[in-house]
Amino acid sequence: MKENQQAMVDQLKGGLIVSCQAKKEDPIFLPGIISAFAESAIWGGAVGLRLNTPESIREVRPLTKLPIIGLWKQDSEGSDVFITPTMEAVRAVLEAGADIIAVDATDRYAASGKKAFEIIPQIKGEYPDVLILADIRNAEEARHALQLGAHIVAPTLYRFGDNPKSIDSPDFEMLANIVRATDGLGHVFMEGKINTPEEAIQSLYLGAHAVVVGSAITRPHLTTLSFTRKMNKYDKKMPLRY
Ligand SMILES: CC(=O)N[C@H](C=O)[C@@H](O)[C@H](O)[C@H](O)COP(=O)(O)O
Repeated sequence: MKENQQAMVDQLKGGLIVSCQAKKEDPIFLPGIISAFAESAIWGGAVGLRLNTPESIREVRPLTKLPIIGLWKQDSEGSDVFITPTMEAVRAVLEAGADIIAVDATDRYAASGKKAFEIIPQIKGEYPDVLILADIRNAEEARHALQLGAHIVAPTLYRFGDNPKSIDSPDFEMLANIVRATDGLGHVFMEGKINTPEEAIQSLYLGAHAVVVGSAITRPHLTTLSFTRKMNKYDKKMPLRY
């Protein structure tokens, strides 16, 4: 890893990265909401931010020098790959001011007909100085992504694997397996359904370099649901993708 890349990764060590995203259908999808989330995260001591869409990145970039992990979710016909699935999306995210590019690096087909992980060497060819965060589903994909040249992996997509243990709580055994399988190859961030500070600490204990939290902080309807679901004796089922 280059010196400036290492410095940025070091800056994130042991810290909380807040994913500030809102879906169009969310009640809180209002003008300025992403900046408000970002400012709140900064006030609260986050070491970095994870932002979806070039628009959100452009909005938040002037507010902070903290590392921004950028992505662009795009649904495409005939493919389940949706996190920054094309080089056009990568370019737009980086031009908007992201420091780290997050991409789907799973062993699944993108709409282009190529495997999702094939985007890693393409990014390295065009942006040799940019840090690449590979969003993957399991230890095998994590190892492969780092071997291809990604710098960081996160099990962001663990819920989209075969028979996920849970779709609304983190898979710590998977995290431990990823840490073991990638020893010496790169860094592991924990991401996906971290709902409490204790779970964040547990992730660090298991070897995560940093922890990304989204829904528990920035999607109040889901935070509400986490209370009501338990208070209603788990009567409500949570949908897979939200
Ligand atoms: C799977 C997917 O689309 N993940 C997205 C990736 O950017 C976001 O919707 C999540 O909020 C983020 O990964 C943080 O995870 P959680 O919200 O579980 O703390």
